[in-house]
Amino acid sequence: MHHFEYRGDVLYCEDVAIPDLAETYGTPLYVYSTATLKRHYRVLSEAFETQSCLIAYSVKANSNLAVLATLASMGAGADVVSGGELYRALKAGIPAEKIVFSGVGKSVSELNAALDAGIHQFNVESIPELHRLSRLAEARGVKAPIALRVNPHVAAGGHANISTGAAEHKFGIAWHEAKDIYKEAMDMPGIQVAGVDVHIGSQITDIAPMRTAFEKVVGLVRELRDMNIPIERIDLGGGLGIPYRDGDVPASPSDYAAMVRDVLGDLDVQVILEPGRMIAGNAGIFISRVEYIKERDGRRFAILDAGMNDLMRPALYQAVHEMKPVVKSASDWTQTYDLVGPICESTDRFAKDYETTELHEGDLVAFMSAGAYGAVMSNQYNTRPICAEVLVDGEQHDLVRRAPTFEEIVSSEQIPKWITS
Ligand SMILES: Cc1ncc(COP(=O)(O)O)c(C=O)c1O
Ligand SMILES: N[C@@H](CCCC[NH3+])C(=O)O
Repeated sequence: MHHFEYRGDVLYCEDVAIPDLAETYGTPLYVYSTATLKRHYRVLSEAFETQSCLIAYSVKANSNLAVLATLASMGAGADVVSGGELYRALKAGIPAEKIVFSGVGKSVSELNAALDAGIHQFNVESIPELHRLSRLAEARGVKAPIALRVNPHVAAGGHANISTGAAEHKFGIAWHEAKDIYKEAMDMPGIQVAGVDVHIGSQITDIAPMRTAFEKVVGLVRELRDMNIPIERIDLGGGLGIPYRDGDVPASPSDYAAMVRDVLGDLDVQVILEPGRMIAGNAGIFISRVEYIKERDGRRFAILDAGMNDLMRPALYQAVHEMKPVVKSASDWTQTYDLVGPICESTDRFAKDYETTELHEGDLVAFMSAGAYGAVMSNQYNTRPICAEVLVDGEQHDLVRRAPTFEEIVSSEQIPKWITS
């Protein structure tokens, strides 16, 4: 459920007409709905309300400060994967006690920053990382609460490139070594063993693989407790899929919560969730304007003012974001278009053979479900400024990230003296 609906022929975000936003802020443009963000957070927290649970929003999905502050106001924690994300989460008002730190490559300075902040949990992904963390925490005279991320040999996800739980993937420690590493961790200075962590992939629409992985983890937790290793938390990662097209029906948060309760049985643990896409995905759309319609060799291209640098998911994962005209056409006459951008790459294409009502130069189009892994993965290829982001709340709207000027883009570059002298 989201708050991007037509009123008459015009697409709105909550109480704001999208053409007004395009007029005010220009295109391409990301537009986020506060009500949708809050709703998604609320649905998930209500589904887990009978359980001791920390919802650590996965900052990587959409890390805009305004999005983080909105979720912070709802009580969300954060799952961060870099020093930069830790900085953002704290800056947006998410308390350190609700922050977990994931990722395979945490640097010394990132670990130190997280130790200094006093975060809730380090999700450790390797033995060398455990040793490094132990050393750094000991030097500070503190104990780092850790969960080991296990690789359960259960992979899932909407595309091979966003699946993480198989042996071939770089994530987590080996399943068969887990108990030994926990034993080792128990004796390490600077380490407080707190939990087990798992994350098998993203855009998972079927609960079955999650259940399989979770059952393995719960089995492991019981064995660890039998070994007097005090596991008090299970971090289930993120991964819940969302509907990208009308008719998609992914597993719901309540199905997911029921599965978790069922698998946990009488096991008393804090559950940590790291939802990203589920919170932000359908809370954002991406607006672009048609620059040209070009017909050539039997194909019809709608050339947009947005490119793969703004929304990379189609080029990276062949993802199709449903496209809606911002103002519905007066006629039902449809045409087939290749929806492409201005970038000099053949992968700069949002959709091929996409059937829609007739498009014309100047028309606005909206790509739906673009709130997660959209703006955060944008880049300035072809020296196209990273585009603006707007947050809507009822009738209010404001710029939450402005596009840089060309001058700002080049301001961190310099020409060495030997070239010009
Ligand atoms: C460790 C970890 N946690 C959480 C997430 C968020 O995943 P999603 O956006 O699918 O909920 C990811 C990304 O897949 C991840 O790698
Ligand atoms: N970037 C991916 C999701 C990756 C999740 C990272 N843990 C996507 O757009 O679908």
